[in-house]
Amino acid sequence: MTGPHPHTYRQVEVAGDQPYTITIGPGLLAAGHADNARRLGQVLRGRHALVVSDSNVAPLYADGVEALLRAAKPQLALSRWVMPAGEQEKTLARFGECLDALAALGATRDATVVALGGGVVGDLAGFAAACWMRGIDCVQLPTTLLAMVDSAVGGKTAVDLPHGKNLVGAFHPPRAVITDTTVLRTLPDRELRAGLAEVVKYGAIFDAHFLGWLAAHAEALLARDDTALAEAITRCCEFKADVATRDPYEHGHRALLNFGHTFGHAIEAEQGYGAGRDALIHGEAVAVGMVLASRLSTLLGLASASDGDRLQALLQRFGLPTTLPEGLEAGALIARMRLDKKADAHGLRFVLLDGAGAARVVAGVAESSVRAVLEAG
Ligand SMILES: NC(=O)c1ccc[n+]([C@@H]2O[C@H](COP(=O)([O-])OP(=O)(O)OC[C@H]3O[C@@H](n4cnc5c(N)ncnc54)[C@H](O)[C@@H]3O)[C@@H](O)[C@H]2O)c1
Ligand SMILES: O=C(O)C(=O)C[C@@H](O)[C@H](O)[C@H](O)COP(=O)(O)O
Ligand SMILES: [Zn+2]
Repeated sequence: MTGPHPHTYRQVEVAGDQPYTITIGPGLLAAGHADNARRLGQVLRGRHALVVSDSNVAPLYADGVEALLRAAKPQLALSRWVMPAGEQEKTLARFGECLDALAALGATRDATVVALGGGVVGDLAGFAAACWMRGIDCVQLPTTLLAMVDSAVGGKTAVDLPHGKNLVGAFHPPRAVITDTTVLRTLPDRELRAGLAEVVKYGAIFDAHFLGWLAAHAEALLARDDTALAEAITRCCEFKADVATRDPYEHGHRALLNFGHTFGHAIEAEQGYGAGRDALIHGEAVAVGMVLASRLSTLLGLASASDGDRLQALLQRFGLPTTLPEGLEAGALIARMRLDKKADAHGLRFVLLDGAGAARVVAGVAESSVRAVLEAG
């Protein structure tokens, strides 16, 4: 019973009031490994744990995770709550069911929610942990690339409303993030590409050099080369850890992580969160949103059109959509944007590009400019 070799995993620290560690490597959730059980056991405080997962992930990985939890703490009262997979399920109703599962378990204030899944599971389970008895621990075990590079880190938790994305939520940092890169082998291709959109986002807003690295490693990433994926995940966690440490509650700098999301969230809500056959998933909507935001940047005299062209080309190389889907109306999207969490009394605020690797928040953007960009495509 040995764990992965110590040099095969990496760690990223998130500092601040509630510090935690992100551990990244192959095989970290493999059952029967004493080190894996010990690592999980170290972050469980109480006697109760609820594993929250979805209908695709639970059959693949929940037994293994529960075996590790039992090995770590034989007396643990453990139960599992499995939600149907998909963005359409990130609702207040499912959130209520998750709280019912905590009640049925008899979870006390030192209990732990173990979120095993993608961003939908992580956001909903994290929000349940934030609210149960006003806050219990949540350990994030991300299983999509998107969750590994973004949603499992930083403590934003939420559910959607029909009115808009993530409108009900809380900031609640995880107690730990354990990222087993081996689970990416079962991730559908479309989901891998969606995760790459958020990876590109970090380069677009923070680091032109990283954009170059992504272009150079595009084939390797799409082929799921372990080394390239581990490098990309670690780099993205470093970017996010830095921002979340400095601005955990999004009073300023953290808003840059919302690049592409004002457009993207409006698209997702308008399409009913995946209800339609051609609906975009989150990473895809963000890819389209980033291109539209780069066009808006150019219209407002910031980044050059060629910066936007290069960003679009990189996203296309990753097989991502970069133009507005058919059938969406500019006025309806703009109405959605008025409920964006960055909007304020002065109107819409957008994350815009100054150029490759440099972004800023721009307040009071005229709706006529947004309309012009939407109508151009
Ligand atoms: N909290 C944050 O900071 C943050 C950041 C980015 C995105 N998000 C949120 O994350 C959500 C999107 O997350 P996502 O892209 O992970 O989607 P998701 O959670 O819906 O997962 C995508 C699909 O892949 C399946 N799946 C997950 N892991 C798998 C695996 N290893 N093998 C096989 N199938 C697997 C899931 O069952 C699902 O069908 C959105 O709701 C978005 O708003 C939150
Ligand atoms: O962590 C953040 O901050 C982000 O904005 C990351 C985004 O990728 C993520 O989709 C987030 O959930 C969006 O936040 P919201 O505040 O616009 O709901
Ligand atoms: Zn996102």
